[in-house]
Amino acid sequence: MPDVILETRDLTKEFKGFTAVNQVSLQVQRGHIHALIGPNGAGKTTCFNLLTKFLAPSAGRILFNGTDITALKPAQIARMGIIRSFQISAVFPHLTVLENVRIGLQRALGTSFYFWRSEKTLNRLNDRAMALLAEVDLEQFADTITADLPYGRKRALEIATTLGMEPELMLLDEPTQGMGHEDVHRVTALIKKVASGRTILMVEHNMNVVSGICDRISVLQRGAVLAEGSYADVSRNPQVIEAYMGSADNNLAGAHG
Ligand SMILES: Nc1ncnc2c1ncn2[C@@H]1O[C@H](COP(=O)(O)OP(=O)(O)OP(=O)(O)O)[C@@H](O)[C@H]1O
Repeated sequence: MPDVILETRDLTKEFKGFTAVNQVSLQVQRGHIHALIGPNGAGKTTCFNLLTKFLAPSAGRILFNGTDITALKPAQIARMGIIRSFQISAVFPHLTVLENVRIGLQRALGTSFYFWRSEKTLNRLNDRAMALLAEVDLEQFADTITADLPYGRKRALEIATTLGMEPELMLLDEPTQGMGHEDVHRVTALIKKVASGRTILMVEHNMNVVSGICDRISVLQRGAVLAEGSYADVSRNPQVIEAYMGSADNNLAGAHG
């Protein structure tokens, strides 16, 4: 197995003449938690959407374990083990937490309705779903209606559903967005835990999260990679500091406190 699990070569996305992602070449190491950061409008979301195949690149290539996946569709890369964390809108709010994880598993297995309705299959799926809930510390919420879950716990459910698809590479889009301090702490610890034996690439604004758990960080600015390295390295880089100072999103400094 190569050490680099995901690589982009000169990845570029233009929107009607505007270059949102400009010749980005990334290398994500196997086993790492890798963050994509940058001030507002830097191109993080666009880059993420290219990697998850929600957008087609204007130029450049994407390789997963050395295989060119540039032309593949989201479902095809999911089968290869690249799983994007599902937004919570993808779950059924009126079903229980356990039922949602079970449905996620059933989808991943691709089993037919009649097959998974059999009691034996259902019990097996229930056992696996409970194990996944235990992994994200949601066991005590198994019978809770999903709509009633506290916000931070919904992200944990999202991660459990993602784990059910047995990701080799997990892609997380701002996993702590909109959370209070306590939830940020819990979800950060959870990401660290589930990263064991996997690789995680995430877009994240919260520098406390990035500095706490990420092995490597790529900083984007105006669509291009400005700097790359450990948090200690990039947070000291004068160009990175300047990029954040010149932006309304100057929370890079906040992480030092
Ligand atoms: N569909 C689109 N059509 C035209 N321009 C777009 C489109 N999507 C993004 N852009 C532009 O590309 C640039 C990068 O946007 P993107 O959302 O990728 O940045 P970001 O780093 O994720 O920002 P934020 O931190 O604010 O979410 C922005 O100037 C944005 O206006």
